[in-house]
Parts: sequence; C-alpha cells; structure tokens
Amino acid sequence: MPENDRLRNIRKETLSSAWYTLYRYDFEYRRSDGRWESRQREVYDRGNGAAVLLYDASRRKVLLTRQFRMPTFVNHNPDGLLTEVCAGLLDGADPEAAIRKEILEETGYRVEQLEKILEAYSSPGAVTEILHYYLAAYHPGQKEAEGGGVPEETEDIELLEFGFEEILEKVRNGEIRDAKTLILIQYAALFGPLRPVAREIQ
Ligand SMILES: Nc1nc2c(ncn2[C@@H]2O[C@H](COP(=O)(O)OP(=O)(O)O[C@H]3O[C@H](CO)[C@@H](O)[C@H](O)[C@@H]3O)[C@@H](O)[C@H]2O)c(=O)[nH]1
Ligand SMILES: [Mg+2]
Repeated sequence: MPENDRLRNIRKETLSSAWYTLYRYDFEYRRSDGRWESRQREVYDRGNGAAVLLYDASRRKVLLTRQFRMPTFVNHNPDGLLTEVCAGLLDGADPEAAIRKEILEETGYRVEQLEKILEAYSSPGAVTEILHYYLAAYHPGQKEAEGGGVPEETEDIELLEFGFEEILEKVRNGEIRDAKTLILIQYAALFGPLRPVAREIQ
C-alpha cells in the first residue's frame, strides 16, 4: 500500500467477503496542523460501475429502468422500487464494453455511439466505487431483445420511457431519487440533448 507524507502505517483487515468485500483500514493521518492521528475507516469495495442516459432525440424520450433495491426499502422507500438510468458493475470489463452489455441485457437495445461525459466517486466516505457516466442515443429500430435483465442473476427490470419535459419535471419535484440518474439528467439538461431549445433573440 503506497504511503505518503500525510499517510502511514496502513493496515487492512477483511470484515466480510460474503458477496462484495468490506474492509477495515487502520492508518495514521497527518492533520493539517501537522499532528499525526490514528484513524479507522470501513471501506466497501464492490468494484467500479458504468451508467448511461439513453435518449431518443427525434421522439424526445428517455429510457429508464425500475427495479427493487433492498437498501432503499430499508431506508424510507416504501415499496423499494427505484427509477434509474441503465447501469451495471464493470465485472472486470472496460467501462464502454460493460455499459454496452448492460444496455443490451437491461433494455434490449444495441446502441451505436456512446459519449463518455464524466467519472465520479459514488459515495466517497464509505464506498470505493468510481462510476463512469455516458450518454447514448437510441431509437426503436435498435431493439434486439426484450431486456429486463438476466433472470439467472435475479434481475427483474421494468422499462419506462418518459418525455424530456416529463423527466425534467420529475427531477424538479423530487420523484427521481437515484443520484446517478439525477446527475445524468441534469448534465443532459445543461450541456446535452435535454438542453432547452434556445430562444431566438427578437
Ligand atoms: N446474491 C446477491 N446478488 C447480488 C448482491 N448484490 C448485488 N447482487 C446482484 O448483482 C447484480 C448486479 O447487477 P448490475 O446491473 O451489474 O449492477 P447494479 O446493481 O445495477 O449496479 C449499478 O447501480 C448501482 C447503484 O446505483 C451502482 O452502485 C453500480 O455501480 C451500478 O451502476 C444484480 O443481478 C444483483 O441482483 C448480493 O449481495 N447478493
Ligand atoms: Mg443494473
């Protein structure tokens, strides 16, 4: 484990490796006032992931997923169902290959161009994950399979299309409660395909 002038004596212990891995790190951290301090942090490692906003500019629609998320059910989501962009774990693949596979498995579409827009840590106080964010155009002619996820992996994913204005309203009124989905829709509204059509100067 690399150390530096702020970080020394790093020790790592595995607390759980039942599905993904939870570690505890003990280390010394040099505070900004120069004092060395002992710290302990739990770090959950489930690998990195990729997420994509699928949009159809000619029909002004986005394609989202809805599925049961147990962690939300135990934290103030009464039926546990969450509306999200298509996303998945990399499972060792490169991000672009992983998201193409995920789009096909979850939505049944085979898209052409993927536009990488950013990378971000999902929950940096506790989780190692970096999420790779993409935009991709889709249209009905690209539908190759039913989608819905891989039943053997117990995925059971409903597909939902929303109009551009409808999804922006759902962001505004708080109905969208998944961070990666909010990031992608807001990015698309600021810089991408969901940008309001510029008004002509009179
Ligand atoms: N048995 C079992 N299966 C699990 C467990 N945790 C996840 N799985 C299964 O592992 C698969 C992961 O599916 P993906 O589509 O690859 O990942 P995801 O759960 O959609 O993750 C995406 O969204 C997350 C939440 O926003 C992101 O954190 C992640 O990076 C990715 O973008 C799913 O079939 C899920 O049921 C577990 O503890 N036990
Ligand atoms: Mg997924």
